[in-house]
Amino acid sequence: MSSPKTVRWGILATGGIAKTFTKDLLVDPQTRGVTHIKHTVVAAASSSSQSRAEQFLKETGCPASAKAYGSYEDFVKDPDIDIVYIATPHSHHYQNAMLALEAGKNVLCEKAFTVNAAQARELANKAREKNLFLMEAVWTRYFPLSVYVRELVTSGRIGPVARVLVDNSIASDPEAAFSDGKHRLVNPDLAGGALLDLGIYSLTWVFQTLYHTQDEKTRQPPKVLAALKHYGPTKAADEATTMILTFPRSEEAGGEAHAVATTSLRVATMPGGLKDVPGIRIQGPQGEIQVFGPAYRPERTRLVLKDGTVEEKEWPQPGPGKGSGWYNGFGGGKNAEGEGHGMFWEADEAATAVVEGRKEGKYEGLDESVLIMEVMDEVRRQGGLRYPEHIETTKYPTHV
Ligand SMILES: NC(=O)C1=CN([C@@H]2O[C@H](COP(=O)(O)OP(=O)(O)OC[C@H]3O[C@@H](n4cnc5c(N)ncnc54)[C@H](OP(=O)(O)O)[C@@H]3O)[C@@H](O)[C@H]2O)C=CC1
Ligand SMILES: O=C1OC[C@@H](O)[C@H](O)[C@H]1O
Repeated sequence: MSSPKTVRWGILATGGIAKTFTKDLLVDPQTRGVTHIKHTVVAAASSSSQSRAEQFLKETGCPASAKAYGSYEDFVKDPDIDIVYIATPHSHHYQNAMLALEAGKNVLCEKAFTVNAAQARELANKAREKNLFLMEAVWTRYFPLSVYVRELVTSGRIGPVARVLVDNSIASDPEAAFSDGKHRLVNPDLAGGALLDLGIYSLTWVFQTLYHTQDEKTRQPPKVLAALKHYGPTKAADEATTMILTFPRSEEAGGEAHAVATTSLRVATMPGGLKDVPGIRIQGPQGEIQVFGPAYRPERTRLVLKDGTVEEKEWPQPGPGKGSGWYNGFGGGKNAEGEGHGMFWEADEAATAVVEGRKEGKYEGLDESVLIMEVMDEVRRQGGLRYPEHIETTKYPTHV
């Protein structure tokens, strides 16, 4: 057996998810049975100060040799970085990812990939032109639970998927939690709102069961009908969005399929933290797959078949032990004793691709990321939600 290849990461931004991701990245991959790669962090950058980057490296337990930068521009020039992880707000992904790609770096960029499809297309073109790896960091797609669900779908056990119902909603008491309107979840200057932050996961489940699993040559984009409620205090961000998607499919493949994808900052998928609510239901003529837990980090599945079969599975995240702290955009919590957060799966995929010379993620390629951005563009068009021009633009560089 050959020794594992070490992939050298640079972390761009030092906020909440950058910390969680970096801690997961530094968990020994062997704790999840991964032996062909290792991860290390060689640099981190903060747009506010070098000392903030230093603090970040210390807090997350990065090697003492990792370099701290007080500017993204200087950071992307670091020759020791193999791949950059971008963890800024949505509004900044386009500018930051373009900066890294222009500097010749491979990129893993947080969700939502960009503000709109035009920006996503430009990034995909740039990565292809420069022969670099680029992937949207939709971590959920890389969970073993998601792999299992997609395999169940393609196995045909529930028959051709006829309908998917997904909710990803967090009752966050928005006026209390984000009263000054500056938080990235409600701030239009940061492309805030439920759709781009949480609705992307509802769409992820719809796409990974009704689109990704279909024949690449014949699958077609869905038609979309949307209702979008603006968040009162800032007006220019959505508080709740509901989408009906119609996927055209040949009669042989099961005929037209429907999906309802919902998201809200005000009501909850799991009220009071109640765990026995399947926020995700994938339905076919022979039965359905139910998925429990938040749509972004589900923990349990149930397969229910027409013949009475019921198969339940738990999907705890492996390593690193001691209930490591995690963060979810609203504050955070603790993983169960012995669990990691689960962001290492997407990191493993990105690192593996870099080592193998692949340029896209295997469970969501760039065309699919662009298509999902197109769906969100259409939802925002129907709902009358447009962000400020300086963050919708494809002009690069632009000050954000
Ligand atoms: N996969 C997941 O589970 C999660 C993903 N996310 C995604 O990660 C991204 C970041 O979210 P999160 O970590 O919660 O955000 P935070 O606000 O906690 O952090 C964002 C960081 O971006 C940098 N930044 C650069 N410019 C700005 C700016 N103008 N305003 C604010 N921050 C700026 C800052 O770091 P610095 O000053 O050091 O450069 C800041 O700390 C979003 O795209 C979000 O959707 C968020 C939560 C969970
Ligand atoms: O990606 C995310 O997943 C967890 C949510 O709580 C967070 O707001 C979002 O950005």
